[in-house]
Amino acid sequence: MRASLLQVAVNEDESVEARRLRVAGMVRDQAGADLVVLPELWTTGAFAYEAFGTEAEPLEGPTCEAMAKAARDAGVWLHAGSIPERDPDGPLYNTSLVFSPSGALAAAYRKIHRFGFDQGEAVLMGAGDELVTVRLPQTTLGVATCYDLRFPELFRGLVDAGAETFVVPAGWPERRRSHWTLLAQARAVENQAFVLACGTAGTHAGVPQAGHSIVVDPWGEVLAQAGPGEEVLTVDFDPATVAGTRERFPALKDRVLGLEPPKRR
Ligand SMILES: NC(=O)CCC(=O)C(=O)O
Repeated sequence: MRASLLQVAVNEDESVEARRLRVAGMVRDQAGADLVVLPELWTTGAFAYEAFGTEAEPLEGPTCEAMAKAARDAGVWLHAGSIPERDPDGPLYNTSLVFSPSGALAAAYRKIHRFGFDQGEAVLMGAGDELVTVRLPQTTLGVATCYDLRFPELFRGLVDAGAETFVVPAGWPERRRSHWTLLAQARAVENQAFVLACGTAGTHAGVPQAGHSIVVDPWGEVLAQAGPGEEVLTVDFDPATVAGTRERFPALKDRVLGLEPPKRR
């Protein structure tokens, strides 16, 4: 299976419209890949809080339309990263979109863990409450977004739902780059799954982005990692490795669920 992670540069000197057009072209250039992955909130930038409201769009909006067409033109599965979604009956959401090679919207995932503590995304957007998996011919994807990477229980939930390959679009800052690599490897090892984590490059809202998108195998080995700038990271991997690893080293079968809290003495 061939995956291409498009580590898009998000800088303020490019308009959202221009970037949308440019990224659609980048997706089209990936014809021949099985899966193409984009980062989190690449239209606005994950830290451009003031743009969330102005650029938010419904699931039938201009980004979805452009990405559906790009997926169809390239004939690829496209995890189109996330957009600020405007729900007509609710708050904004940080919503990831997956398109099939025919351009149909196969899945939408509203980010569950919002970043920012008491500011930014955490106050401007609503929280999703549903895990999402997507069945591809080669593997089952489990989707998560950026800050979700810090919450192992979400990934266990995805494993229980059948996920073998995690796809994690992100807008991860350079300041915490070491956490990014470490967490991607940790989620792969503990769940014996592939991790495809695609971040942004560039600087927006004064926050330099980490880049360094990464693909990790179920043994925790880094199969490929990007540098800091805009880059297409292409990797060939065998999804059957997941079943093989889980069979040969069956740690997931030794899980003990429902542990009691410590008793007070
Ligand atoms: N966009 C995000 O979710 C940023 C997450 C982050 O910076 C971190 O977890 O650290």
